[in-house]
Amino acid sequence: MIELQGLRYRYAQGPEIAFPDIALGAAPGLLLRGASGSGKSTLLALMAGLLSASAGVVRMAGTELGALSARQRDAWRGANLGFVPQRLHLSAALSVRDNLGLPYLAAGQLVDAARVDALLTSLGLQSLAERRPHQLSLGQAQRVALARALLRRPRLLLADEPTANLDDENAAASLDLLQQAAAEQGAILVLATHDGRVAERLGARLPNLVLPKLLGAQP
Ligand SMILES: Nc1ncnc2c1ncn2[C@@H]1O[C@H](COP(=O)(O)OP(=O)(O)OP(=O)(O)O)[C@@H](O)[C@H]1O
Repeated sequence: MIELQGLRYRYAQGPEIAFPDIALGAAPGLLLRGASGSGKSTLLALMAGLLSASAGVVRMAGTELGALSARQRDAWRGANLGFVPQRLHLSAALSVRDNLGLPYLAAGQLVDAARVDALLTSLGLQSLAERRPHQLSLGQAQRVALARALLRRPRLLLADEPTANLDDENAAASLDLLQQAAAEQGAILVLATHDGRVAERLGARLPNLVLPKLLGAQP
């Protein structure tokens, strides 16, 4: 389902990062670990087809991303990927409900109001639907970002540091929710983190890929 082979990425004004090879078959997902600056966000962006590798292969759910044109990669992403970014990027001017309508509008589709409502309910957000993002706690805002990622029933759910800035209780709830949502939707979960609490909670349930420290990188 997820395969990395000889994968490298070079930043124009930065380091070249070489990633370990992996080949995961039917695993429910992957826990991507490593120190700050080791390349976790870069690897997530490569797995999402947001960056192009300088060498090697990324194969996600059967598709080799390097073989796709930029336009095909955009289409692949829209059809297969849900992304919960480190910075949530909710629109401050819109209610929670309207934020969840945006991905449909961006794709030139009618908003699937029933799907939006179902996700609001399953993530415990129904009573917050008319609020604006600044009226939410961080944990609630993360749930909105998770709902947005799940809207189009992705086969792959990628999350970047989903427990950053959350206290222990909210971090545990957020991880359980991600795992449960991925399982319910039949999505592969890839979670990048340097938070020891995540390794403690999910380390035994998902295969771990630990990225080595970059040679020459500043601590
Ligand atoms: N746009 C960029 N230009 C140059 N170098 C970059 C750029 N983005 C990241 N880097 C460098 O690439 C390396 C990997 O960064 P990345 O953000 O992938 O690490 P990370 O493991 O996700 O870190 P963190 O846990 O702190 O988010 C770091 O050394 C970083 O300084």
